[in-house]
Amino acid sequence: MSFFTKLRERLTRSSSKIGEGLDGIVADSAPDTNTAPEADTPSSAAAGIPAASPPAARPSPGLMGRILGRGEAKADEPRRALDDAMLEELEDMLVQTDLGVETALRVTANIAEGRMGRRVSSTELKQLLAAEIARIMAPVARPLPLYPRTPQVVLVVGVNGSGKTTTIGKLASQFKAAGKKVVIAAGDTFRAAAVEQLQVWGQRAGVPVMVAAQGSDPASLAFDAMTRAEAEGADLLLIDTAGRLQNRQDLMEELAKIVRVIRKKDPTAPHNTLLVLDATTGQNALNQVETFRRLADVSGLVMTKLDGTARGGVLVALADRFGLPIHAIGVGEQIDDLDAFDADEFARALVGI
Ligand SMILES: Nc1nc2c(ncn2[C@@H]2O[C@H](COP(=O)(O)OP(=O)(O)OP(=O)(O)O)[C@@H](O)[C@H]2O)c(=O)[nH]1
Repeated sequence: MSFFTKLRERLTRSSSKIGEGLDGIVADSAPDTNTAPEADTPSSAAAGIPAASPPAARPSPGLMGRILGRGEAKADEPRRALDDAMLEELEDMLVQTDLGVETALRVTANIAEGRMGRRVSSTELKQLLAAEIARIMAPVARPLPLYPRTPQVVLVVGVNGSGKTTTIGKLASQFKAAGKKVVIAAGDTFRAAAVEQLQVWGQRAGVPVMVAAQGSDPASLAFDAMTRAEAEGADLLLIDTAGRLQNRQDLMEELAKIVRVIRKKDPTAPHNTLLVLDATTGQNALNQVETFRRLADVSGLVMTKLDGTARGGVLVALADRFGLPIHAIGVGEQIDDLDAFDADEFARALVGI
């Protein structure tokens, strides 16, 4: 099964909330159902495609073409004239689906631009929304960069339970399968369960997992792991870290010490600091980014658990607010349930087209 198919199937809690929301908005005041769309269809305008072709013509191929080519509006679909009341409903619905107020306002304004008074169907609204979401997310859709310098040190941060361990396990497996030599350091030395779980992932992937005695200094483990990664000629060193936000000062010092120590070996390390976020936390993910940016030099995001939630829209808010690269998304607990983030696919899956 392709990752897009999986994504579409597993994002249904988010996409049905948005889809039903849009259907409801159009149905709210759609007295006549058989009005044909006006010449400049919203979908073509959304993509910046000139409305040269008649509404029934197939959209041009390519990124936007693929978005707009799906779920084409049927002639007999209910329609509603785009007015202030409708835009307000749209904005409320987007806020409820976790896009956040600022992003919801911007998206709604862009959808409205040049279209006030036009009669639009739910399908057209979905197409417009998907195009807007893809536009916001395209600049941040960047896979984890790989550098020629090895070992590339990837520090993985995030609150407990966000999916750090699982993400490290999945990344390690996937990089190993791609021919990279990987070492994992179980840097959350206080949590025996996290260490054990990493060991299980390491065994599964055939990747060594460096562990230390419970409660010992994570920085010292990171140093040892760096030494081993260098000695073994590893391409990647993935370092798990603690996620105790209850005591931010301690955590900040712990992370800073890990960084200080690995820089003794390589002044350019860590090369990436990945923040892992749990989609089910919704708007709280925005606060977590703010907090972890203060604690560590976050260079990119991974969002997990998009499968179990109707709050997937938060990823759009994150992209819009912070502009940090989104390297990967997780839609389940298996190795292949994590993949690079693709803006176009995500936008279509989120809106359900
Ligand atoms: N459904 C789903 N579950 C996930 C996903 N990613 C992780 N999980 C589950 O979320 C739970 C927490 O994940 P961990 O990887 O242990 O999270 P952590 O951040 O390392 O947390 P601690 O081990 O508590 O520090 C586990 O049961 C994972 O199997 C995902 O994309 N989808």
